Amino acid sequence: MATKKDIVVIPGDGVGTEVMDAALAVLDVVQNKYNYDFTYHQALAGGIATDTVGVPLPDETLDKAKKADAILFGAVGGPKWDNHPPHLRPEQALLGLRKALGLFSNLRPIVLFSGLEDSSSLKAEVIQGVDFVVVRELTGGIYFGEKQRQKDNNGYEYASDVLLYHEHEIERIVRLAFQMAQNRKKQLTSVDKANVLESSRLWRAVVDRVKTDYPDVTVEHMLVDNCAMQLVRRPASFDVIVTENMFGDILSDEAAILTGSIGMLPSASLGEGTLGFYEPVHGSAPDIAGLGIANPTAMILSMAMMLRHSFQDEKAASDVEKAVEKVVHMGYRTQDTKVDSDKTLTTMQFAEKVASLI
Ligand SMILES: NC(=O)C1=CN([C@@H]2O[C@H](COP(=O)(O)OP(=O)(O)OC[C@H]3O[C@@H](n4cnc5c(N)ncnc54)[C@H](O)[C@@H]3O)[C@@H](O)[C@H]2O)C=CC1
Ligand SMILES: CC(C)CC(=O)C(=O)O
Ligand SMILES: [Mg+2]
Repeated sequence: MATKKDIVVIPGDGVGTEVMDAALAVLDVVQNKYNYDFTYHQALAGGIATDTVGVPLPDETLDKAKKADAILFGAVGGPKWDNHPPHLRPEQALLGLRKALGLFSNLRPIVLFSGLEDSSSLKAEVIQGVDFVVVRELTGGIYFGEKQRQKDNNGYEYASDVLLYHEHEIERIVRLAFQMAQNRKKQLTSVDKANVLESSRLWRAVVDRVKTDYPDVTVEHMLVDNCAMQLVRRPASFDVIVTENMFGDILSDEAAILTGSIGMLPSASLGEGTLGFYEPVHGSAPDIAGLGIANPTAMILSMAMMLRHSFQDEKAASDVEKAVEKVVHMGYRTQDTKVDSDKTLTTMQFAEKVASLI
C-alpha cells in the first residue's frame, strides 16, 4: 500500500513559485516510483499573503503547517514590500514559521558537484573536494531579540537589536552538530565572535563543556571574521561548522560561491520531532523572477532532504541527489552556472531532466 504523507507547499514570492513548481514536478515522479500517496496542501506566506489577506503569515498557514508531515517552502520577499512596516514584511512569515514550529536547527550542506568547478570564481584546486555542512541555530540570536527604534533628546534616531542566547538553546544545536560530525569526518568548527561578544563567550563555554561527551570529535573554535576568510582559502578542510543564527546566514551565502551558485544550496530546518521544513538557502531573487531561468537545484535538493529527514527514505533521497548530479555532469545548466550555451535549460526543463533520470 502507498505511504500517505501530507505536505504543506508554500511557494511564496518571486522565484519561490518557479522553483517550487520545478521541485513538485520531480516529486510527482518520486511519488509514483517509491509508492507514496502525497497530499499537497497549498498555503500562503510572504508578500503574496500580505497582498491577499493582509498579513504575511496567516493563521491558516500556520495551522496547516503544524498538522503536516513536512513543509516545502520557496522564498519570500521583494522590493514591492520593502517599505511595509516590520510586522507586514514578507520575511516576518519565515521567522514566524521557524519560531512557531520550533525549528531550531538549520542544516545547510555545501557540496561541490563534479562539473561545476568552472562555475565558481575560485580556482579549481581550492574548491576541489568541498563537502561540509553549516549547522545554523535558527530560532534565537539577533533575528529574534528585542528591537527598538527611538529618538534621543536631540531628536536623532537610534535603533537596537538584542543578540540573546540561553544556554539550553546553544547546547541543543551544539549537540546536534557534534552528532553530525560523529557521522562524518569527525571535525567540528564552532564559529563565534568570542573576542567581543558576551553571547559568543557563553557559546564557546557551552561547546567546551559539551565536547567531553564526544571525545572522538576534534573541535576547533574560530572567530567569524577568520572563518569568512578560511572559507575561501581552504574550504575543503571543513567538515561541520556550527554557529549562531546571523553568522550562519551570512557564511552559508558566502559558501554558495564554492559550489558555483546560490541556486545549488538546499536546507532542512528541524526541531525535536520529525516535522521538517525544507527550503533553498537563496531568497526570492527579484532580479530574475518571472524569467523562468532560476536554478531549481536548491529546491529539488531541499525536497530530497525532506525524503531523508522527515520520511526516513534514504533510497529515494539519494536517488534524487544522484539524478541532479548526473544532469549537471551531463553538462546541462541553468544560466547561473552556464558553461555551454547548447545545454542551457530553463527552470522547468532542468527539473524535467532530473525527473527523467530518477
Ligand atoms: N528564505 C527566504 O525566503 C529569503 C528571502 N530573502 C528575501 O529575498 C529578497 C531578495 O534578496 P537578495 O538579497 O537579492 O537575495 P537572493 O538570494 O534572492 O538573490 C541574491 C542573488 O542570487 C541570485 N539567485 C538567487 N536564487 C537563485 C536561483 N535559484 N538561481 C539563480 N540565481 C539565483 C539572484 O538572482 C541574485 O542575483 C529580499 O526581499 C530578501 O529579504 C533573502 C534570503 C532568504
Ligand atoms: C528571514 C530570512 C530572510 C533570513 C535569511 O536570509 C535566511 O534564513 O537565509
Ligand atoms: Mg539568508
